Amino acid sequence: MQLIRIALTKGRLEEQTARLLERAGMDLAALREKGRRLIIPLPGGCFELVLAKAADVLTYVERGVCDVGVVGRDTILEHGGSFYEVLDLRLGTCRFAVAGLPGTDLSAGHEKKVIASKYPNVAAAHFRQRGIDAEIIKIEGSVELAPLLHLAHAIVDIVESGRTLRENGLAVLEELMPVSARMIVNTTAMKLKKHEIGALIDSVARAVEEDI
Ligand SMILES: Nc1ncnc2c1ncn2[C@@H]1O[C@H](COP(=O)(O)OP(=O)(O)OP(=O)(O)O)[C@@H](O)[C@H]1O
Ligand SMILES: O=P(O)(O)OC[C@H]1O[C@H](OP(=O)(O)OP(=O)(O)O)[C@H](O)[C@@H]1O
Repeated sequence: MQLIRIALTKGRLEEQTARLLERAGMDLAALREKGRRLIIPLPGGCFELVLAKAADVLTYVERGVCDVGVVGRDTILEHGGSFYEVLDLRLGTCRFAVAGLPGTDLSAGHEKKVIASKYPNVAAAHFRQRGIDAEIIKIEGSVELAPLLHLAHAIVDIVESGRTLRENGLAVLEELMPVSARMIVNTTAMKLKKHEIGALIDSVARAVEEDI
């Protein structure tokens, strides 16, 4: 058996991913007792978990230092990269939307529209496709502040319950696309560790299906 190193996105996706991997048959007691450790070998010597920030999961998998990764489709769309996207894990589900003050019409008027987003590439691609001239401002978080402080006409962000928008007096202006966590695989590892990675994909796919 060859070791499979799996990069998990820390934070919001971590617990849901852990529960899915447990249903797929992994013993994750070591993850639950990790403290501040970032590399967690699992018993049996088949798997090692690596805890990373979302965009870094893409980097580690693309470069082959991790074989497999779990990351949101939002991060994949924003950063791109060369790897196989093999499974929709159907967790961390939310959607990309354009949001702003209710009634904002981004196609009205001739002035350049200012759009704030944690996802500047996704935002730029959307407005380019809509034929709307937009200046994109990269914001690191709490992007809902941008229209409230009149920095931007609107934002592009992920919306789950809609609570953050609602409680800040904002509304969805346009729905873009659904987002959920994906399993990604390094292209070389997919060949060199075909048997082990194939078995992992099958067991996780079954756990996803059983949960529906
Ligand atoms: N409100 C949400 N509902 C569902 N999934 C979400 C939500 N916010 C984020 N996600 C998913 O979880 C992933 C990780 O989000 P998380 O907030 O933990 O990290 P982040 O966006 O990098 O922020 P931070 O800088 O605080 O770590 C996102 O890339 C997305 O796929
Ligand atoms: O529709 P809701 O259920 O309210 O969720 C959406 C919010 O969650 C995310 O923010 P996050 O909590 O990750 O904080 P951040 O803005 O600092 O990234 C996202 O950027 C929205 O602000």
